[in-house]
This record gives sequence, C-alpha cells and structure tokens, in this order.
Amino acid sequence: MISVEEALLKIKENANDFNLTEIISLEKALGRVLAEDIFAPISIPPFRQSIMDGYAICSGENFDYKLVGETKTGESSDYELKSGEAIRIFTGAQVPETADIVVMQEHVKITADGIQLEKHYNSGENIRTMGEQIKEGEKSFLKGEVLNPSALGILLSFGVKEVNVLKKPTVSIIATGNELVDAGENLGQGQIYESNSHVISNTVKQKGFEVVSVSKVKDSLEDTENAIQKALLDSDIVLISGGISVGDYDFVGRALHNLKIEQIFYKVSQKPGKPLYFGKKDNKYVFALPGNPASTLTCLYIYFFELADLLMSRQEIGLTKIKFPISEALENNSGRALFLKAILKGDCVEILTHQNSSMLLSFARADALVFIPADITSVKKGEPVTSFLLPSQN
Ligand SMILES: Nc1nc2c(c(=O)[nH]1)N[C@H]1C(S)=C(S)[C@@H](COP(=O)(O)OP(=O)(O)OC[C@H]3O[C@@H](n4cnc5c(N)ncnc54)[C@H](O)[C@@H]3O)O[C@H]1N2
Ligand code: MOO
Repeated sequence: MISVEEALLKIKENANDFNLTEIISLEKALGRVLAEDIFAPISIPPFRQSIMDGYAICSGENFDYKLVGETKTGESSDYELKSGEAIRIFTGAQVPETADIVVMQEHVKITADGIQLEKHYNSGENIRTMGEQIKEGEKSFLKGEVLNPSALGILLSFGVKEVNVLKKPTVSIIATGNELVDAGENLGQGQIYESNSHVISNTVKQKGFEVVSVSKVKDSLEDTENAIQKALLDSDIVLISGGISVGDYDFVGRALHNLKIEQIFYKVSQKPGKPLYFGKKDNKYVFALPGNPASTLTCLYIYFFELADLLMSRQEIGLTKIKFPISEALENNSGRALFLKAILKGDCVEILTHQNSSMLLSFARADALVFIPADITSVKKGEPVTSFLLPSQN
C-alpha cells in the first residue's frame, strides 16, 4: 500500500505520456490550453492610427493649417502633407506618414481655408504607432496559456481563424455491480439505486471534460473485460466504479490484468478510498474507483483532478489547498491518511458528522476535504489543517 503523496507523485510521473494536440476554430477555443507558442503574424495596430476625431497635421511654424483632404476610418491614407498642412481624420483612421500630430477637433477654430490650433501639441500626440501593442514576429502567447476572451480577441485581431490546442481527454464511465438498479425501476430486496455513474459524470463535466460513454455491467469477468476494452477504444480515460476490492465477485482487478493494463498503483493508505487503482495502456489511463459513493468522489477530486490538470498543462494542479485552524480536536487511529468532509465556518474549518465512505450526504454540504496525514494520530483544537477546497457545487 502506498501513501497519498506517493500516489500523487506516480500520477505526475505518468501524465506526460498523453500530450496530444488538435487544431480547432477560435469559436470553440474558449478555456482551451495552447499547445505551442504564438508569434504575431502582423503588428497590432497594423498601421499608424488616429486616437481622436480631429485633424492630422504636419506641424509647421505657427498655429494655422491649410486643410487639404480627409481620411475616413477604413481608408488608406497616402497624403504627402507639407509643413503647415492638415487633413480631416477620425478615430481609428490611418494617419499619413507625413503627419506627426492629431489635433482633437475640440481644440481648433475653423478658418477660411483650414483650421487654427487653440493650444500647443507635441509631436506624436494622439497617434498610435504601428506595433505599439505587439510587433510583428513578437512571441505573444506561450504554450500552456489558457485562452480567455481577451486572448481570443488578440488572436482574432491577428486575423487567425484556428489555433493549436492541447486535446481534451475524453472519458468513459463503467459502473459495476449486480445490486445496481436504475432510478425508475423497481427496487428488489438487496438492491440499491445506482448513483455513482452520475456523480462521476457530473464531476468529470465540472472539470470541463467530455463523457463519451456510460455503461453498467454485472459482476462477471467477461462482461467487465468487454466493457473496459470498449471504453478504452472510445476514450482516453476510463473511470470504473466498484468491484476493485478483494471479494469473490470483484472482477475489475482481474479484468484489467487480463487486458494487459499496466498497473501504476493499487491501494492507497487513505480513508476513504483505500482500494484505489491507477493504470495505463499506451496513452490511455484507467482509474478503478472504490464503489462506496464517498470513496468514489474523494478519489475523483484528489486523483482524477490531479491527472486532468496535468494532462491539460494547467498552472494550478488539483484542488486548491489552504490551511485553516480546526474547530475541534480529532484523533486518527486508522493508520491511514484521512480525507474528511468539512465546512468553513468563520476563520475555522469544521469536520462534519457522517464520514463513512458509504455516506454522500455530508459531501453534498461540504466546502472542503480536510487532509490528515497517516502519521498524525491527533490534532488539537485550533491547529491548522490542510484543507482541499471543493469546487463550487452548483
Ligand atoms: N475483505 C476486505 N473487504 C473490503 C476491503 C478490504 O480491504 N478487505 N476494503 C473495503 C473498502 S475500504 C472499500 S472502499 C470497498 C470497495 O469495494 P469495491 O470497490 O469492490 O466496491 P463494491 O464492493 O462494488 O461497492 C462498495 C459499496 O458501494 C456501493 N456501490 C457500488 N457501486 C455503486 C454505484 N454505482 N452506485 C451506488 N452505490 C454503489 C455498493 O453497493 C457497496 O455497498 O471494499 C471494502 N471491502
Ligand atoms: O477505503 Mo473504503 O473507501 O474506507 O470504504
């Protein structure tokens, strides 16, 4: 059995095998991660631009300027102005090479053959120079940056239509167990309604990944093997619920072995979620999540989120960790690390009741998972404890 820290390290060591990229249109690129550096194909702005509505002048000896033409926004402007000449110009319009100042229209008087300035202007005023924001050829974005609306705005202003991003892994879900019945069906003796596949699917979507298939299998080696094999063809990550413990009808471990999935780890010294399995085949990943609902969800938040963020080259990996003083003392005699459902109250974190791995209700109300390392047997009231903040649950 390995420690939580070792398990997270093993995920990190194995996450770089994925590294797949795809070219997508900018319309679909919000929130995606750049797969390569981007160099500006053109300067921004691409020409000298007027910042104001007014007059572009070629500065002269006095305040009087002769008006010789006009450039509207969107037109090219190749006036060859001589000192003392001006053209009418508008915000965003091209300033001719021979003009060195744009004068706001509020600061001029109209004269018989042109304009008279009412104040002194310095050379370059009210002109955006070409490439003022970004020069052609400049490295504008780095591999790994997330494309937010403004980044996409810049790419559009480059005239770009497509972008090379990291491929988002796709996910398949398999729920195992003879006892499972879908909501709406009759519940026989010994049966329970199936919930894990939905919890997993919603948590995967919360992370922004696509679920491409959800299947349910009975406790049979053949069915389990077939379902895993199909899921590996359909998707990049396979998440299996239940059947990973040591019972006679827990077939997931044997199925994974028969399918020659490379086991990276099995069993983590933690509560809940001890029989967690992580493996890979080529650049596909498999988590077999212990079937108890709170174990399944804890393992998703701690380990699947870690893998997901690593595969997407995110800057922040896994749930945000903050230390808060604990509101009551606690004991840990399990010999395993604990992940405890907790709420934030004032400046403190309070451990909720109903922590059993079968209990999901406390999770529904939790803000955080408090982590108590395996070697810590007691924590005093007020001691700071590591708290993994849960993503907003709505
Ligand atoms: N002899 C031992 N027995 C067990 C051990 C052990 O070390 N030695 N570990 C226990 C721990 S810890 C856990 S956790 C469970 C995990 O077992 P499995 O992953 O094989 O899960 P199942 O037995 O299939 O299910 C456990 C529990 O969860 C319910 N369940 C399963 N799937 C769903 C679902 N899709 N929706 C809702 N609920 C589900 C299932 O009915 C069981 O009650 O093993 C212990 N045993
Ligand atoms: O490790 Mo299990 O998830 O405690 O019930």
